[in-house]
Amino acid sequence: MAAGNLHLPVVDLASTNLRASAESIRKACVESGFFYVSNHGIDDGLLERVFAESKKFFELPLEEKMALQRNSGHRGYTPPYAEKLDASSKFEGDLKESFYIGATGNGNLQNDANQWPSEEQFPAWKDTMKLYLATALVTCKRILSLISLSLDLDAEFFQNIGAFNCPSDVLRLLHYPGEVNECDNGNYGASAHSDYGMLTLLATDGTPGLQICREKDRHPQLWEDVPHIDGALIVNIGDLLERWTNCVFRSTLHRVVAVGKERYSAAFFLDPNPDLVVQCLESCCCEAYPPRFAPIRSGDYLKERLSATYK
Ligand SMILES: O=C(O)CCC(=O)C(=O)O
Ligand SMILES: [Fe+2]
Repeated sequence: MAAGNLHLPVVDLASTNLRASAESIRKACVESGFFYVSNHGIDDGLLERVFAESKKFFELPLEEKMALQRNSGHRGYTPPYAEKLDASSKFEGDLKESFYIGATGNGNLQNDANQWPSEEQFPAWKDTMKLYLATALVTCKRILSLISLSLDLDAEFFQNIGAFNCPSDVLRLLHYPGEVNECDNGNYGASAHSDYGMLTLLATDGTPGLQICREKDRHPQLWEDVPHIDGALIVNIGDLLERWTNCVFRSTLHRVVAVGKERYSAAFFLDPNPDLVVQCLESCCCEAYPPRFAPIRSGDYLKERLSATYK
């Protein structure tokens, strides 16, 4: 069960006091790797349309959804049990079903793998998802410039090193079932994991279920609820940013528990250009605290993590 007393800050992205926002983000990233953003620039209407399209798709019969099953480029539909975010889980797989969409801007060839539901049945799907991807990218870039400031770097640091030059941004639409079979007692909507990349921007339909564990090596583990806040989105740091910051910023274990109620969410993952080498930032190491990780090409790291999820 969840306990604890989590106080995650809500960072107002419209605030002109960038220093205060950066300080608040730094504290959150050091303590938990999670925070909220308000005035994030994604309007309610667009979020509502994303959730409406998502719901309409997940309501299709399984055979129709399976026609768009996830391909080798990691785009498309994954049914319940297809993914196990916690490799040590004793269950066959997580309860959720998902749909992956990659950004298609800038002639980004790697995203040619996208699969789209039929335009006849889903006339608004493609435009809605593409607009959401583009808008979420803008929001994430704003957050990353505050993160750069919070690390005593130039606000344009990630832009300048080429992280946003054909970034690998992906939207994962998620649907968690309301009722679960008895054999799934104890199974999770999404089992415990940390996100692999740089930054995640998460929108939920308001249904609870998301929990974080700030000390993964502590026994017993303490899981704390991350409640929905109207008008705010959830942000969390991924493993690549943890590597970049030499674990000064935390990529925290999280999961989604079954709450007996259907749940929808949309997770936007921003990962850097696959050729970018992620290596410890100078401001995050010193003689007494040397780099913990070897430099790694972002694309290689993400490929390895993805393949472990689908073993
Ligand atoms: O649905 C959620 O609240 C969390 C989803 C998540 O952690 C993920 O997709 O990586
Ligand atoms: Fe996650």
